[in-house]
Amino acid sequence: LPTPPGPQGSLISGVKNLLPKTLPWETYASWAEQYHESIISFRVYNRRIVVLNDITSVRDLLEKRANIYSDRPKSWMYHEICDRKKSVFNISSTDPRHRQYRRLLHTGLGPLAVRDYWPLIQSEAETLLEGFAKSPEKYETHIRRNAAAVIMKMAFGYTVTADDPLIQDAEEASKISGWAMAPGRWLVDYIPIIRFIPSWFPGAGWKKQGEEWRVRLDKLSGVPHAWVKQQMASGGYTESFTSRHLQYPQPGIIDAERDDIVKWCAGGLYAGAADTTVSAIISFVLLMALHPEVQSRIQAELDTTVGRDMVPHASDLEHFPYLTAVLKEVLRYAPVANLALPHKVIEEDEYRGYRIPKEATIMANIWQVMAITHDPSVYPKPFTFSPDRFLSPERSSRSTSPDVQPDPRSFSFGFGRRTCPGLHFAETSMMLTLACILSRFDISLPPDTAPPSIQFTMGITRFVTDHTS
Ligand code: HEM
Repeated sequence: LPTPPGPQGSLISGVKNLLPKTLPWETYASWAEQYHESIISFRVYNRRIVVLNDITSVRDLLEKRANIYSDRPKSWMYHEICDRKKSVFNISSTDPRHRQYRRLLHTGLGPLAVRDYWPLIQSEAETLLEGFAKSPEKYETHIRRNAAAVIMKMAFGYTVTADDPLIQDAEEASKISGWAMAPGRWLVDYIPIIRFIPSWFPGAGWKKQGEEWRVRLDKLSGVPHAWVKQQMASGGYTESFTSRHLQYPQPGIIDAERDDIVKWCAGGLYAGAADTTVSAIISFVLLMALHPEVQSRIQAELDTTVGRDMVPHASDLEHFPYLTAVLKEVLRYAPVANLALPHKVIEEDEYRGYRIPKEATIMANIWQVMAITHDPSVYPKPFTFSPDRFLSPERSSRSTSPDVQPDPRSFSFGFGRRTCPGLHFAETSMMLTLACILSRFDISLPPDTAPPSIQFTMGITRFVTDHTS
């Protein structure tokens, strides 16, 4: 069987030189249009990459055949030379640790466990409101601080300060990881045999760089874990994901394997949570400035349910159907991760008459017009921001959409055995934060400002930007 259609490129490097540096999802969607097929594929050196541009193929492969489609593509530079193959994001689905990580993350971040974190989310939301009151123009800084504070408290019981050293470490680690995983940057990712070249060999500067990054990343990821253990040993510590799981099965006894598993899982939380929730909350703030009518409806819902001048509580969240619809629409309209994260298939497979080769990288194009969240056949008027599309007619007499449209949370958070384990935590913390913000503030454009046009930044996590600022 043929592989799915797509550009051929050159004999050796395939389409490497055709790969866009910006907006790759747009290029993938335009290739889908050009080849009249929503599943396309191309080659970069020896790697086959398959892009799924429609919701059915994403569900059929990444969800229904998750047993073979949940691995991660290998980055030799990052996984081997920097030694990050055990991180939650990178661990192979065939490694027994993957299951152990998922189980631990599910226990520690599932709907029941999230209730334990309500007070900390609540108290950080109130700190955010104080920040907004003092310096509303720095709203973005306050939102970033809030996300970092919530996750560091949740993962490690650690309270962040201004210019916090642990946050600086985490940011440095995420920058290094971005460089080391940059697609197409390292030849070793395509010709893995060169990984055996010694770092002193002329021209092997990349290897020396990778080895330096390995030492640095190892140090950076060990700091918060060591801090929790030190606090636990001293007796005065704040309960956290790490402390809870280190106590299992018996307080005080920490077996080395368990210790390592907890370290990697907690280490993944900052990476998973910090930028993603910030992206969604910033999108929300800008969209509220552009849609005052939506904002007033949320405030009316808060007033009716919680009462005027009262700060909402996590237990109120289930009574906010309109705010829930708004959050769904924010995730659809401004998806946090346009291409989610790449998966890898571990066996050769066949789909719609095509051969999907073993080890192919599989990407879900979550965003583009041809694709999921902006597909007009799935979401009528996809470029209109309209939370009503998620309200059933009986819930809202003002609903204009004939049917409730698919919940974007089913693809915003990824797929199969790699689905975001932080989904429940993210939802609770975002909902509560948004409710608290609108219970105290009106969001508007500065007076006499023309509405900005909406643009998005690049990268794995996207941010909506107001480019007039
Ligand atoms: C708006 C908020 C968030 C969004 C949109 C989001 C989205 C995603 C996506 C798309 C993936 C990749 C899934 C895949 O490969 O199929 C992912 C993975 C992950 N997320 Fe989230 N996430 C969010 C918040 C969080 C939070 C709050 C946490 C932690 C508390 C978290 C922890 C993780 C982890 C650990 C993974 C790696 C899972 C794995 O590779 O097995 N995320 N997330």
